[in-house]
Amino acid sequence: MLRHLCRAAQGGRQVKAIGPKLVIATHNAGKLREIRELLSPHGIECVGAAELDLPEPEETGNTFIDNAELKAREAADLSGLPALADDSGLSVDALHGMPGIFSARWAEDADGNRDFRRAMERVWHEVEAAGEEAGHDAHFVCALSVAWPDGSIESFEGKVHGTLVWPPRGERGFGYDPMFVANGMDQTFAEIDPDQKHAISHRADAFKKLVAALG
Ligand SMILES: O=P(O)(O)OP(=O)(O)OP(=O)(O)OC[C@H]1O[C@@H](n2cnc3c(O)ncnc32)[C@H](O)[C@@H]1O
Ligand SMILES: [Mg+2]
Repeated sequence: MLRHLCRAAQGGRQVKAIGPKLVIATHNAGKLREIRELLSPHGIECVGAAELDLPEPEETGNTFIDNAELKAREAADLSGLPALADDSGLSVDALHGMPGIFSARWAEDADGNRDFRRAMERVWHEVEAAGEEAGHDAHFVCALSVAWPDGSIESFEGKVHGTLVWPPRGERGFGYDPMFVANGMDQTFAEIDPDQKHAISHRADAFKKLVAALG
């Protein structure tokens, strides 16, 4: 049970509980919903960054883990509570891993408003421009970081591989879900039941590693 989750007491390291209250350091409602669903079997009280009026830090890192750590660190420092952050994105083989850590930024206009239909059109347009031989393979990546107020931090990364499809299909999920079909499935992440996404997603994969290490 994550409620009693303790960091491994190795070599005299202090044993530290994650709960009972955990700040979810995201301003993305879709992510927050998925993280709550993934944590619900563990009986942790989750409080969203927006509920605490925490600011959205600038994502200056060069990797998913760098950005997850800076978001978790800032939320733990400001709230005085353990904080979990998620940095994630879509990595497209034909685009040499882009949009990657820029997945949210590809959806933003000059005023910072997000439009994922436009971002998906850009991805598909660039995939087509890369030529048929470049293929349509892609994967989602999710880095999860838990930061404690005393300065310690743990990070985990998960992935799910699949194929991009066009046109986008489905109303569920968020972000790039309508154009992503996981390997072994026929429907996009926006068409399948949320429980099916939670069984195989990059976020679920990262959570499995987090629970294995800390649970
Ligand atoms: O930084 P926070 O506040 O957590 O929220 P964000 O939306 O800005 O999140 P990121 O910086 O991690 O950007 C990742 C983007 O990648 C996309 N993404 C991540 N996970 C996804 C998923 O499960 N399905 C579809 N798109 C996803 C989605 O569009 C996100 O906005
Ligand atoms: Mg972000």
